[in-house]
Amino acid sequence: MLSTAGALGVASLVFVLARWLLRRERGDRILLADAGPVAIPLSALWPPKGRLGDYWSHFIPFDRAGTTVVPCIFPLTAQRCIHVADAEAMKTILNDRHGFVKNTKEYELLGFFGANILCTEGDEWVRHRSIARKSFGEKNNALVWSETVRVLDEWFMPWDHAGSSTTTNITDDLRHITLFVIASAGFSLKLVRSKMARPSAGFRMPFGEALFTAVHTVFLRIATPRFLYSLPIPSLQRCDTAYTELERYIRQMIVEAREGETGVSDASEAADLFRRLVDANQAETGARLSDEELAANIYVYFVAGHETSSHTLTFALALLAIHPEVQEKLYDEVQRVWPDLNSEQWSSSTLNDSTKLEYALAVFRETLRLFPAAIRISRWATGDMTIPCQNRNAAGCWEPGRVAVRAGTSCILNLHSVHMSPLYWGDDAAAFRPERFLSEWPRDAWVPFTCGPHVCLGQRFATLESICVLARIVRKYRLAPTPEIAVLPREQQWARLTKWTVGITVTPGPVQLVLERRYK
Ligand code: HEM
Repeated sequence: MLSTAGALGVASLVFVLARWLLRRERGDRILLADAGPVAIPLSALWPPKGRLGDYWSHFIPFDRAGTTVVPCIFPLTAQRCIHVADAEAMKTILNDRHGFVKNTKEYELLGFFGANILCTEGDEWVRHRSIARKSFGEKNNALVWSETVRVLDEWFMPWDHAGSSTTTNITDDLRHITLFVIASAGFSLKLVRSKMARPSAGFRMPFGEALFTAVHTVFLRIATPRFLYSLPIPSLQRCDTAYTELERYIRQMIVEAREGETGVSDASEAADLFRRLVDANQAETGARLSDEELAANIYVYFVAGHETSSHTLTFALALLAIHPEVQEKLYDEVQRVWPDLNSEQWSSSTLNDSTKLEYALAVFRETLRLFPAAIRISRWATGDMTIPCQNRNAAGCWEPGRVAVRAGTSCILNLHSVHMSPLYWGDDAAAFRPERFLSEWPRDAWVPFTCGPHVCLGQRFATLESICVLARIVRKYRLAPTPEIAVLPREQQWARLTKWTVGITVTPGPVQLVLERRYK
């Protein structure tokens, strides 16, 4: 007798086969046009060992398939899709806003507070983007730099008094540091380490705590049905309070800013993302954002702007600890920029210093190449078209081709696979070598912020914040793995310190590092 699971399995197999055959009947299949149909070995779609997700985030399946665009069918839905690990194809797709649209369903988890720039498409997205982009600009960049300097100085303080070396969980440190920076450069809110003040009058949780809890319980929030929040389960009640209070805080701030109650007391307030967003919305003559939409965008700035930077920096510091020769090179650079830690130049560093930190920028870019916050994103093809690809010919050489994409195909853009491709980055694509960014490098094959009309609005924000953090930490401390990891070969240190899982973004595990003070 067939079990229920077996019967369901057979039924879905029949369903998938039927849809597949029907599509073949209609000639509705994906062909690699110039090269003629390329026979892709089915075995290339599955990893010889290990997890399917890990396998598709590298270039290996594309190499085994002999093409940079691999057509697939999702097994359960029989949905047509293509896996893309081709820089030119990605550029084509990401630049064609009407031909390839975002699947907004994938961003629903960021839509708790309403429609926002990340979870909309079409005209609605244009409205969000045109107002949101005005909040990012040089004034805000200067604020990002000065606030990162301030937050780091406060964060270092206990370490400075803790003896010549400290062992710390940098994953956790960076979560706080980046949250404090976005709170400050985003809202002119000066959060401090020691549990950030009491709740404001009429609120049940301080703003900082509500924000921190909401950002870090986002999956719990999605996974838990609403009725469970009425049960006496402390973790759920805390998550519920955080979301409710955060929304109330943001709404109140918008109302106050609109009514001019808070006033703009200093230049930094005028430059923060929130004030610039509200002002841009007020000034807009066309369709404005509602209060709900403003609040939803603010929430996105927090989530998009906090997790991504904090995780990237954790990987960067771990990589520097594993590669002391890279760290020393970075130290040489920052020592030249800030020779004296007692000088005004160090304590009041300005955005101008960022232009002198070329190697720090290369370290940041190389980290994002190896650990992009989003390993893949997707788009839907709205019509039939062709896109570029590369295919391996009978002589084993890669040559340009084109692939036909039918309307309704889901295009999975494997950002990480492009970053790991030897076609662009050479045979040492898997190695940490920031020097590759110091001379000519394949710009189209570096897409951690994507490109085209949906390109990340916070790219400059994140870049400035990150090089400031890297440079200033390395100026003061020598980073090293903890003794039990330091004795392992480099590959094992790498495996232990850069382990990741996929959350909202690529998420590192808890990384402990030893920080040895470089100054007396
Ligand atoms: C290392 C840091 C960051 C990385 C790797 C990153 C990556 C990305 C990526 C890949 C997208 C495109 C998503 C898609 O099209 O599906 C995106 C969009 C976006 N990011 Fe970032 N991001 C970072 C930091 C930030 C920061 C600091 C902010 C704001 C303060 C921010 C705000 C946004 C916004 C508003 C969008 C939506 C753009 C649109 O759809 O028009 N990001 N980011």
